[in-house]
Amino acid sequence: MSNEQLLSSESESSDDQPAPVSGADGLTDSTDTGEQSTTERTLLEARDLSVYYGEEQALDSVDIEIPEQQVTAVIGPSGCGKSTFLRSINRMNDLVDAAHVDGELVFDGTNVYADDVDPVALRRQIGMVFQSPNPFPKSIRDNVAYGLRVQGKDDGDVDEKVRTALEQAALLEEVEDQLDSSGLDLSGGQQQRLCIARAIAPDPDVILMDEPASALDPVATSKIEDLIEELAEEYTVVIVTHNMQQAARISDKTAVFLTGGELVEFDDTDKIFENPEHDRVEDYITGKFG
Ligand SMILES: Nc1ncnc2c1ncn2[C@@H]1O[C@H](COP(=O)(O)OP(=O)(O)OP(=O)(O)O)[C@@H](O)[C@H]1O
Repeated sequence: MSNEQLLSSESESSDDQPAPVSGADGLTDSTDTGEQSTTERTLLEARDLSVYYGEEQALDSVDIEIPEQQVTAVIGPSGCGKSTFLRSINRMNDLVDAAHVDGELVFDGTNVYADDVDPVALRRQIGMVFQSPNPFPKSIRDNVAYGLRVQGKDDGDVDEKVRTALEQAALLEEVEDQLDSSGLDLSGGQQQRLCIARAIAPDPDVILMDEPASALDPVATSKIEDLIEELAEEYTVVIVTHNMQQAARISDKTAVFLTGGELVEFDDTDKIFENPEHDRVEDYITGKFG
């Protein structure tokens, strides 16, 4: 990935370039805090990030450093700003007229809210999977190929890229013989894995997931959870979940938001669930609040 990719949505004549990879060279200058170790590099950083819908403040001066190639869970009671935070990472809030953002969201050295950043290009680097599976009314193959097409990467080996994405999404084995059937004919869990395949086909750096398993049964949920852990070997995953057991099971880091869009605590998941610093977080984790 390069800064230039964020600045232009049209300059995708990148056939001669390797696929975007995390940890891109040349982007570390502005994020070089001197504290990033070789094992844990910050890929996303919110600096004093506030989001408003009209007069209402949904996120309150959030500071957070999200490490690369790990699963970061975002938890907290309903209405505390979890989805708003997630959507602020790839500027999905731009699509809400009343939304207004203060502060910075730095992605690999670039403030995504800088005037010259193209949100469409940004969303190619930071993909998203939503709560309800939302495949297009197209074939399985075309669903996955869609992301490649939009990015101008639908060259000769689309089929191979489609198969690779389906394999990464742990779906290939189940659909190998029906790639031309409608994505809508799959089960809910399969549809969600299809949406994950669609999100990873263009090879983003980050995958944002907004309660990706909340509409699924326990078996399908378990498959998605296994998949998320595997995806973190290659991608940086940020997942909003209402399910604290799920956060505890699959995430490396956990961010706890509480009422008013305040990020109260962010730490290793084990620490958050076993020995949180803040009483309010403990109350929330133990069910006394929220
Ligand atoms: N499009 C919008 N327009 C106006 N207000 C909004 C919009 N989206 C969210 N809000 C408000 O912003 C606050 C935070 O909402 P958000 O959806 O981010 O919370 P959440 O923690 O994800 O909630 P939930 O767990 O219920 O999904 C809430 O008060 C909500 O009503």
